[in-house]
Amino acid sequence: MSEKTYTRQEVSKHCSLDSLWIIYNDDVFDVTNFVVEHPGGEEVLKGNGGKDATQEFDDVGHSASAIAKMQSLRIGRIEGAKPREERKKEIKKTTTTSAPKQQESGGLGLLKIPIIIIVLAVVAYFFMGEQ
Ligand code: HEM
Repeated sequence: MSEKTYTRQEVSKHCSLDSLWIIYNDDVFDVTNFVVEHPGGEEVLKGNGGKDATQEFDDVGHSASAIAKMQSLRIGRIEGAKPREERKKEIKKTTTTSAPKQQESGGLGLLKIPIIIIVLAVVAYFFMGEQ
């Protein structure tokens, strides 16, 4: 299903209480009717009206229910941005590839520790036997 797209310039016109839009991660949200309900107050939404508020929204550390509420206010996305499904996949890809790869550090991982202890014990046994 194709969704509505907007340019950033178009969104920037919706910066008043009559029509207030914000951009978050290339998605466009109409927060006009939400302004009065916003637990964080009107001012912060007005201050970000017509703008990309991705950083500001994340900085607050909004709850999962805030993010869910946000989805109900979504009206489309920024022109040229990849469709949501593709972006989600990319986020997943980058998070998995940036995860620490423990197995690459020699291949033995945590097995190294008991092996070292056994080797040391055998060496100590022979060393003490010679005395
Ligand atoms: C559609 C967009 C937004 C929605 C649905 C939304 C929703 C909410 C909700 C539900 C809360 C209550 C606390 C929580 O559940 O996290 C909250 C708090 C807050 N929001 Fe938003 N918000 C939006 C955009 C923004 C933006 C753009 C800012 C800009 C800075 C902002 C700033 C704040 C602040 C400062 C609080 C108060 C945090 C606190 O008292 O600890 N919000 N928002």
